[in-house]
Amino acid sequence: MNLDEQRLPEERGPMVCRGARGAVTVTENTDEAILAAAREMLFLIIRANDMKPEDVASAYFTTTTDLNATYPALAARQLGWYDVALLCGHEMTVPNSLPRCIRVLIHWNTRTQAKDIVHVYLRGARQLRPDRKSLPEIPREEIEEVLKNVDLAQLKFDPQGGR
Ligand SMILES: C=C(O[C@@H]1C=C(C(=O)O)C=C[C@H]1O)C(=O)O
Repeated sequence: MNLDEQRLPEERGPMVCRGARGAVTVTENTDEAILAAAREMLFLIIRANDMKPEDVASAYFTTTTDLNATYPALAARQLGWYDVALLCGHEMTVPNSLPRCIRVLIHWNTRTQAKDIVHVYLRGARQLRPDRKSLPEIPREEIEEVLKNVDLAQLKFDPQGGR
């Protein structure tokens, strides 16, 4: 139950579309590294905000231009977002900006107020938004339990098609 669900129905705000952000860094440009980091970032956003897939309208991922081994959007499908509109692109190349960074902007239909949305900045990306680096405690085992059920067959981008 998230913060909003603890409120009485009459105290809850209207359902509107809001943005939830995430960012994470990786140490190497490989599909395994990109997908593992993107899954962890998405899982924490989902868990911290109690986000249901049916309430997610779309998600836009960027990577810095030094990451191109695979599409981070694959990680969202690995977590079950089959019907969510997804898109990937490269982040703008600001001189001296943080390298090897994956970002996401999720468009989420919610009654949660903007100030209560948990944005997730992990690893090296914590330095991007020092004001947002505190996360609710999520047991490591819980993350591992979910990620262990991820279908590894979907780990690779298949240029011939498929999911
Ligand atoms: C600071 C970040 O990096 C960049 C700057 C942003 C900003 O100033 O709000 C947002 C996204 C990125 O283009 C971030 O990802 O939050």
